[in-house]
Amino acid sequence: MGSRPPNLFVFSTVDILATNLRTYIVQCQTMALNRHDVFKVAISGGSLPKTLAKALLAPPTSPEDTIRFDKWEVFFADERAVPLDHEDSNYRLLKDELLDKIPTDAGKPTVYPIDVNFLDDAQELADQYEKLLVQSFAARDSVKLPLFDLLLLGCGPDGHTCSLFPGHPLLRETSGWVLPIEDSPKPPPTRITLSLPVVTAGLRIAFVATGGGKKDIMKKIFEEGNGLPCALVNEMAGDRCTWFTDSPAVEGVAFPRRGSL
Ligand SMILES: O=C1O[C@H](COP(=O)(O)O)[C@@H](O)[C@H](O)[C@H]1O
Repeated sequence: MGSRPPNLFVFSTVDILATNLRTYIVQCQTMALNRHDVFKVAISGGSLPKTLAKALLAPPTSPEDTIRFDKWEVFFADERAVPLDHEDSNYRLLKDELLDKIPTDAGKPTVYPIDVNFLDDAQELADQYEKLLVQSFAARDSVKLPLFDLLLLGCGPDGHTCSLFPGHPLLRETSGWVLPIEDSPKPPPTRITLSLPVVTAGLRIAFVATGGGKKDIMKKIFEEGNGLPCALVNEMAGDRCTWFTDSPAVEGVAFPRRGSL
């Protein structure tokens, strides 16, 4: 359990949110580079990559504000079992919104997509992705969980995050790092996802939730919890977890903290 509550920031516009998200990411990047000279990040799909691109593609305001893409290792917090050029692919989304737009002189991140040779077998697709994590985070036997420097997550209008859906048995999974799901309530049905223990072990976890379509679920997450996946992350990660929201997403939610980091 996190000892202190998650941070919840609300900004008046997505542009201001993006500026603050960048500041936060740079802080996480600095901590990671000081620790192990690499920045290991897991990224969700959905509406997040567009806001992330706004944050990361802006020109640096100082040398300290530089995004060291050459030091980034990018993993997918969840992925759909589709080819990498499919319109449902989270890889394709991130590529279109961000990766292809990184200026050449900014350095290229190392990106770890799913192995499309296993699209027909969700368990094997998840196992193969878990193997990638094992290789990247050292042998599985010697580490209990992969510790991402930062997870950048979205929040679905039903309170799901990654491909962890409300009430789904995957939420009770305690041993796997990467899990298959073949009955996702949101299409496409077959996906893989980081497990809740992996998500909540992250050194920093940032949620980005924008727009009025999120306000009902934000109220439920912050005022009721109710075992919603996003609320479970809040409970388990505590103040390692920070929410970046805009005003419409938290209208009517009790006690959002306004301002910058
Ligand atoms: O299906 C998914 O949805 C969530 C939330 O997406 P959003 O568009 O409501 O922000 C996303 O975080 C996840 O990666 C994706 O696979």
